[in-house]
Amino acid sequence: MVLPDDHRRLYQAFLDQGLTTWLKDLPEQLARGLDRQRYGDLPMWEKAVAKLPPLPEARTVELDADTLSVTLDLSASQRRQCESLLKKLAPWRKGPFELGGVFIDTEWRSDWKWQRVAPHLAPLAYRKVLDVGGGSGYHAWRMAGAGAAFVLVIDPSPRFYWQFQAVRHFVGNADGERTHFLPVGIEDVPENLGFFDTVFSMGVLYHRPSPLEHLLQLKAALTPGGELVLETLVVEGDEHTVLLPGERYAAMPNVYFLPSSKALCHWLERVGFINVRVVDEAPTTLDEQRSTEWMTFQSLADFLDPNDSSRTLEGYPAPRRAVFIANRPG
Ligand SMILES: Nc1ncnc2c1ncn2[C@@H]1O[C@H](C[S@+](CC[C@H]([NH3+])C(=O)[O-])CC(=O)[O-])[C@@H](O)[C@H]1O
Repeated sequence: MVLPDDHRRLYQAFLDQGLTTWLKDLPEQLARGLDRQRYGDLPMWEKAVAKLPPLPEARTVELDADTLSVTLDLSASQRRQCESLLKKLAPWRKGPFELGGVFIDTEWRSDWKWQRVAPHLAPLAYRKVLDVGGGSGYHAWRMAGAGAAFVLVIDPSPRFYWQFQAVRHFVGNADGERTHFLPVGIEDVPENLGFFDTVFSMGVLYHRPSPLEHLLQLKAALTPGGELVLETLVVEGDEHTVLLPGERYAAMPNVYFLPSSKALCHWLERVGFINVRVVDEAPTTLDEQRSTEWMTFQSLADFLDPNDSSRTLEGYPAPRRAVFIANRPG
């Protein structure tokens, strides 16, 4: 069997990291995560990435910048070809990227989230990092740009897998070798892994029907003493305040628990984290999440009450997000 390059790199990275218990699950996890029967558009995404032109070795890669950029000498027709292939992977939600002169203006200014998170992190240099629900991989590249030794994104969306592979094609081997994407969910991480120095879970907790179980899974993936970085939707209130919305919250299905930041600190302590702290809390602005040429569907402005932007369409408090840092005891 001939393995595609992206799979081979993933296997090799797991071997190099000594992740041998997980390695044996990879063939089944990759087959399931990229199952053409389940995801009808998958062959189109795969083809779009395969058709990206081979790129010259000479390139300038800036991973540690708000717009993740790869500067290359491309002809105007190559640039147009890249733009139309990258558009086939739309909607692009997490970014921004500038790849070979093509600016991908994503729905989210993910750089703003990174600016809120980054100053509070234990330095990422030489760390092994897991980004749970990492979307297109934008934040993972920022983590690699901050010097992490090994960054693994897990996200069950095959579209985001192919967006990641498209960006990886531009980033190239020299800067790309430390960052990987496995198309699975947190529930597919082997139990009691105890491996990662830093685990990020950003924008995922409110999608989990059992939030304490999610926190326990994150803790189990961390090495003793490792750092959890948790970002999620919160509401205002005391340590007993939690909102469980109805079928939809800001038009999103599958939204479960929105605690106050005090309540979430309490949950983190109850499941055994230490050094729990809130490092940022702020409402999400209409400039941070909006429709663009690369995400043409409705966005936050359409999901708020047109007469009162402090409320969602359903009458709940408008999105407000907080960042938490905590440690697994050593
Ligand atoms: N079971 C699961 N396990 C892991 N990931 C999941 C699961 N279910 C859904 N996801 C993934 O979790 C991500 C949530 S977005 C956050 C992106 C980034 N982190 C950000 O902070 O901008 C939400 C937001 O827009 O904030 C999506 O990419 C899902 O595919």
